Amino acid sequence: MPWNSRKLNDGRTIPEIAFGTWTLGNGQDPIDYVDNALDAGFSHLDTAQAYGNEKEVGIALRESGLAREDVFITTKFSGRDGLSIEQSIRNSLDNLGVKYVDLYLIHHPRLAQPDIPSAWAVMEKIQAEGLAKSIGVSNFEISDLTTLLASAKVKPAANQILLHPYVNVRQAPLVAFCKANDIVVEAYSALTPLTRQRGGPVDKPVNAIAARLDASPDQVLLAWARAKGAVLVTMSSKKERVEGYLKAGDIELTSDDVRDIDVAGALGVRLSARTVLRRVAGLTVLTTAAFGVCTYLGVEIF
Ligand SMILES: NC(=O)C1=CN([C@@H]2O[C@H](COP(=O)(O)OP(=O)(O)OC[C@H]3O[C@@H](n4cnc5c(N)ncnc54)[C@H](O)[C@@H]3O)[C@@H](O)[C@H]2O)C=CC1
Ligand SMILES: O=CCc1c[nH]c2ccccc12
Repeated sequence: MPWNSRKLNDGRTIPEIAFGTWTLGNGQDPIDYVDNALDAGFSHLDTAQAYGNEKEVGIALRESGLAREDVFITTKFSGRDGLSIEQSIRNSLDNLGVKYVDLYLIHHPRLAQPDIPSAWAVMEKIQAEGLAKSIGVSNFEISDLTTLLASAKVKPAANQILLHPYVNVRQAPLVAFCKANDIVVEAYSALTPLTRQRGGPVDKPVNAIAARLDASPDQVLLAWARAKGAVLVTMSSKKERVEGYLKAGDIELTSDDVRDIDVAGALGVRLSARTVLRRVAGLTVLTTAAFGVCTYLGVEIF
C-alpha cells in the first residue's frame, strides 16, 4: 500500500506524507534538500513563516519543473515581524512565488490574536478569497479546538501536532477528538525515538519489527504514525533516507506491532520538570487537605 492521499473535510485531498523544511539552521541549503525531496517523489511540502525559507522552497519548486497543481504546499502563520494574518499570507505567497497555498495553518494557538474566534474568522476570509485552498491549525489542544469550533463557519481541515510513541498516551484523546470532528491529524517529529529520545524502550519493538519486515526503524515509526490515522510530516537532508521514507508507504504493521510500540512508548514517557512540580504540588495540597479533614473530624492517623 503506497502513500496515498487523504480526503479533507472541505472536499479537497492531502498527500499522506509531507516533506518538512524546519531544520534549525543546520547549515545546509534548503533549496538542495527540497530539490532532493521533489526529485525523489514527494508531492507535499511543509514550511512556515517562522522557518524563514519560503523563498528557497519556492525556488526549489520552480527548479523541479513540476506543475503548481502537482505539489501540495502548506505554510503557517507564525506571528512574525508584527504582520497580521492577512499580511502574512500575502507575504508568504510572494516569498513562495505562488498564487495560493494548499493549506494555511495557524502555527500555535497562542498566535491566534486577539483570540481564537477572531483569528479563525480571518482564516475563513483568506480561504474565501482563494489565497489558501484549505485552512487549519497546528499545536491546538482539545480546549483550543472547542473554542474554535463554537464560532467557526468552516471547520479546520487539519491539526498539525507532535505525535510519536512517547507522547502517544498524552495525545491519544486529541487524536480521537480530531477524528470525531473530521479534522485530519498531521504528525510531526514522529521519528523522535531515533533523534531526540534515542535509547528508550521503543527501540526494542521498533528494531524487532524492522528486522522482521526488512525495513529501517524510521520506516517502522512512520508506519506506526500512519496506523494512528495521521498524515506524516518528516524530513531529511540525505537522499537515501528521503527515498526510504517514500518506500515506507508499503509497510503494513499488524495490530500487535502497533500495540507493542504503544506499550513501550508508554513506558518511556518523560515528564517535564513543570509537570513533576505540578504533580508534587498537587499531592502536597491533597495530603495537607486530608490531614486537615482528619484533624477536624478527630480521626487519628498514626
Ligand atoms: N507545526 C509545528 O509546530 C512543527 C512542525 N514540524 C514540521 O515537521 C517537520 C519534521 O520535523 P522533525 O522533528 O524533523 O521530524 P522527524 O521526527 O521526522 O525527524 C526527522 C529527522 O530524523 C532524522 N532521522 C531519520 N531517520 C533516522 C535514523 N534512522 N536515525 C537517526 N536519525 C534519523 C532525519 O535525518 C531528520 O533529521 C519539520 O521540518 C516541520 O516541517 C516540526 C516541528 C514542529
Ligand atoms: O514548527 C516548528 C517549531 C516552530 C518554529 N517556530 C515556531 C513558531 C510557533 C510554533 C512552532 C514553531
